Amino acid sequence: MQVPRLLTAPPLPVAGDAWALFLDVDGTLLPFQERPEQVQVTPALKSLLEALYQRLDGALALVSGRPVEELQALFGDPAWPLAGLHGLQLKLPDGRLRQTPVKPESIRQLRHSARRLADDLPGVRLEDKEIAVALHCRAAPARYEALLAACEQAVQALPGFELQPGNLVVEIKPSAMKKGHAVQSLMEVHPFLGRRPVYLGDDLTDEHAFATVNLENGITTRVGIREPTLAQFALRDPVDVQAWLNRLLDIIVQGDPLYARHPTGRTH
Ligand SMILES: O=P(O)(O)OC[C@H]1O[C@H](O[C@H]2O[C@H](CO)[C@@H](O)[C@H](O)[C@H]2O)[C@H](O)[C@@H](O)[C@@H]1O
Repeated sequence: MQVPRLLTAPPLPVAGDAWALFLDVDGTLLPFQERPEQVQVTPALKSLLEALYQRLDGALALVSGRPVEELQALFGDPAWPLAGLHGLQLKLPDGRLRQTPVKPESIRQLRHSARRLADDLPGVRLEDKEIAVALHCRAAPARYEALLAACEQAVQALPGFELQPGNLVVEIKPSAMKKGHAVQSLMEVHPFLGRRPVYLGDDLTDEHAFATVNLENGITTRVGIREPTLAQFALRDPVDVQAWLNRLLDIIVQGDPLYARHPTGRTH
């Protein structure tokens, strides 16, 4: 049995630090809900992220398994860069959208295969994400092992695709991109370039980003208790994440008297 390591909360920046913040969405910023469409972004979270985005000079990005379009709808069409579908889609700081191309025939095969998997396993729900699929079993958690085995079998007949297991979900996605690649791409451009990457995430898909960020002398934080992990620090849940982000904002603001004039109206 894996013995959980005692990881402490991530540090906060000190004077002179220039951070770039990368945030996973489900399980990190937002608590899990029974169904993907039930999650909500509170006005407090939205304005906290907006204030951090401003104070970090734009070096804040969401890195999610959800499609970019869905992230835009959830967070109210933010200006922040967004990595969707585990990095297969990337909305860059200048607003351009980069998407990994997938042949229509491959997508047709993927959908056909995923539909059959969902039909064969009662309690499993299919989420169609156009070039990737997620097979959810939150309503029937006991089905997880059977679902994983069936997906492992199915993906063998889907060249160019790979499995991405997650929290009561198994996804099948083009193997071309992972979250760490998206982080790397953003770190190469302004305003991320030259900053220290700081990444918060909860799931297996975030481990790839943890590896990338660790190599860049960054700070990695696992949300929850999943083990093993490459993360250096931990926070308990999205409530703790939001509290930590608020402290981070306070620290950044205290070092910058101009913040008193910031449109969010907060004064420090
Ligand atoms: O990378 P993330 O932002 O963490 O996205 C991962 C997947 O999150 C969503 O599924 C998860 O959250 C749902 C809502 O709480 C929950 O019902 C489901 O059981 C979780 O697996 C989303 O639906 C997927 O498309 C994302 O890939």
